[in-house]
Amino acid sequence: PSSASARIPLPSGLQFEVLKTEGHARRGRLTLNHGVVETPIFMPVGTYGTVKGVMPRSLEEMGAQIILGNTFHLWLRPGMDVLRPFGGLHRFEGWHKPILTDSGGFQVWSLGDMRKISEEGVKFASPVNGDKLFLTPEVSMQIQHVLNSDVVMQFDECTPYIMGDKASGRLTTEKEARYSMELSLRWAKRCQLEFERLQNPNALFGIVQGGMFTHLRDESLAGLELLDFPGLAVGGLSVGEPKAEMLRVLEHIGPRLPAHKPHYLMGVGTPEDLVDGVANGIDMFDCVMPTRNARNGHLFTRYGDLRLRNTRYKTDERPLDESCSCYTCTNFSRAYLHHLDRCGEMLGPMLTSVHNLHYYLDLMREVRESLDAGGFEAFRRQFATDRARGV
Ligand SMILES: O=c1[nH]cnc2cc3nc(NCc4cccs4)[nH]c3cc12
Ligand SMILES: [Zn+2]
Repeated sequence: PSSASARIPLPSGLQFEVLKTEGHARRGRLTLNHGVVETPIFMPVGTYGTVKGVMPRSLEEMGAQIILGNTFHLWLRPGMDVLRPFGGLHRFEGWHKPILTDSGGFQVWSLGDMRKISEEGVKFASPVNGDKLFLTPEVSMQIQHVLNSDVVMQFDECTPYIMGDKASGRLTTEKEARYSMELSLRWAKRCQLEFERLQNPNALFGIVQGGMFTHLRDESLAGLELLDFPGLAVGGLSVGEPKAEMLRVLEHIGPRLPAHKPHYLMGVGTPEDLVDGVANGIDMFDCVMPTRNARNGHLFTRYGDLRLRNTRYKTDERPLDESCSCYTCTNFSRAYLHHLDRCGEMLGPMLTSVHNLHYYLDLMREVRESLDAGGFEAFRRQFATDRARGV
């Protein structure tokens, strides 16, 4: 019999219900071990057990429902011996709602030539202290078990868009993309066996690979469906490919994902990408953009982006975004934030991160409300018009 029929699935720590649909867009509710998440949702990235410069109380105040942690970084620092006594990441970082952890595969892949990939896993030297480390599907599951994350991501290989370095690089071939996709499928099976051996009570998500080749994406999805994960992610995007390529792959695979399971698009994206993702059946997003751009003075608003460092804001008494109800927009002016940025004051990135995260979370709240009212398409048009207006 196929391996799938021999398995007795454990009750996973996940329930998902689709409340409404409009085209491929879905309004859903995701119940995890640490709480309920209304979808579509944006997940703030908290790589080292902190969303940089933002207190958990502020995350709650702005409506964050689930945040990300990174297995690779937390394995290196502070390490499992520190996290284990806390029962995992929640109590350690003071966030008691759901947490999703990436598996570490992408982060190790980003190390470039410092890593050696084999069938078994990835060997690399710790960028922290030079230790020789070996990350495998089984070790990734063991780490995420200690972290006790509500959503565990399979250990995969993120198929690159460009092979070799950016400058002289060339496009990944179909053969290379196929090998990488099939390796991730073999690793998916190994993750599932280890996840079940550990009797992890949370939910394990598979990750669809296949590069820019839609037939490989279909084969990846078919292979993952045999393993019957409670949720699926789309990987291998937002890795330097042109926007049109990301959309082409997303428009192909998004609507083909199993309707009754949650769909997570990894590492995406701009506000426009999120709205396009929802229109193609995506329920969950994560991206470092709102927090990383905030620290660089690149702010998102309803009417377009704003670069705080520009001298035009030196005496501008208006808030970042007239229509924003966040702590930063309620209490401070563009002139004050420009001043903090110019002085390199630490309150600067703290306040701009609050605004950018609030903007992303509020955008997804408006998306949910438009889906509840059956007006997502109208919302999508108004959103595009507003964003083109200019601040
Ligand atoms: O296939 C993937 N597998 C597991 N994690 C990922 C994370 C990802 N994050 C991005 N893009 C966002 C970026 C963040 C920093 C550089 S690119 N793309 C991603 C793809 C994957
Ligand atoms: Zn604001």
